[in-house]
Amino acid sequence: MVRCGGPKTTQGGDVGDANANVIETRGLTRTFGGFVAVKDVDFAVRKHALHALIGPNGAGKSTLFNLLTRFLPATRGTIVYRGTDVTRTPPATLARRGMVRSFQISSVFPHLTTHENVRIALQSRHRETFAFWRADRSLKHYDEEVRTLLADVGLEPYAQRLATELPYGRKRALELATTLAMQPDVILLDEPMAGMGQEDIARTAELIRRVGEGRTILMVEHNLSVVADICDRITVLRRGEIIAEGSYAEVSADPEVRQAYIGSDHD
Ligand SMILES: Nc1ncnc2c1ncn2[C@@H]1O[C@H](COP(=O)(O)OP(=O)(O)OP(=O)(O)O)[C@@H](O)[C@H]1O
Repeated sequence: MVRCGGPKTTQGGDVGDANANVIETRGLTRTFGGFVAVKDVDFAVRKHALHALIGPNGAGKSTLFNLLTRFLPATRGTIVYRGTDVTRTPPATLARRGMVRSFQISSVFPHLTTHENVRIALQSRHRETFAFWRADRSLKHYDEEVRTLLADVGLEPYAQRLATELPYGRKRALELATTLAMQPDVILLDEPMAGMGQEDIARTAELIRRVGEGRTILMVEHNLSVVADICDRITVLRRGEIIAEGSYAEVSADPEVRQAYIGSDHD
């Protein structure tokens, strides 16, 4: 296995350090019955990285992602976020601490406008109840922040459109806006390019690159040309284990990685 320029261990380290690891795992393992989907993974995501998790089908990417976002309990091992053990912390608590999982389109309210969806995300951050019936004027103080967030993701022209009417790529931009409303330091993206055509892919890749400035992003992504374009660190999984880490150039030159992809349906 190659590990190129790997992040230094900073368990408990301070994220003020540019090289600090925001997320670290130790011996992270998940079994399903007798099957080991993620096996003894020691993994780190460096502050302000745009980090991709790749690997052939069935490598364990989604399982590792679900463990990190606490959607799935670990069988063994630990997950540390900003120096604190979060192995058993609920996803909502993690989100309030700045680690937010995005691109769950189901979390968008389809029959509300783009603007209303972002406003509700802001209300949620402020722990207000979703008072749809509240007088318009009491919700107006969110307007400026909503407009800023919509501008950040290029959705200003769609502000008054119902979410359900948005083209697919724009729905994902809306999801990203509702994520940004949580003021995340770390954004976790599950296959952000899935189901998109070329034009949406190019725009979404640029959007992710832009929102990643000053933030940390970890994404599972099948589209290797997007990964090559925007990610500065790549971890390759195979059969639940890390087989390589480094820049795209480094991991794509690794014989074990090339071997892992042979016979898979990836390009
Ligand atoms: N809930 C489950 N029950 C049983 N086996 C599971 C479960 N979830 C995942 N697995 C198995 O764990 C292995 C890893 O699956 P996972 O979905 O994490 O891989 P992946 O790398 O995300 O694959 P893909 O790229 O195809 O989405 C696979 O063999 C899968 O069949």
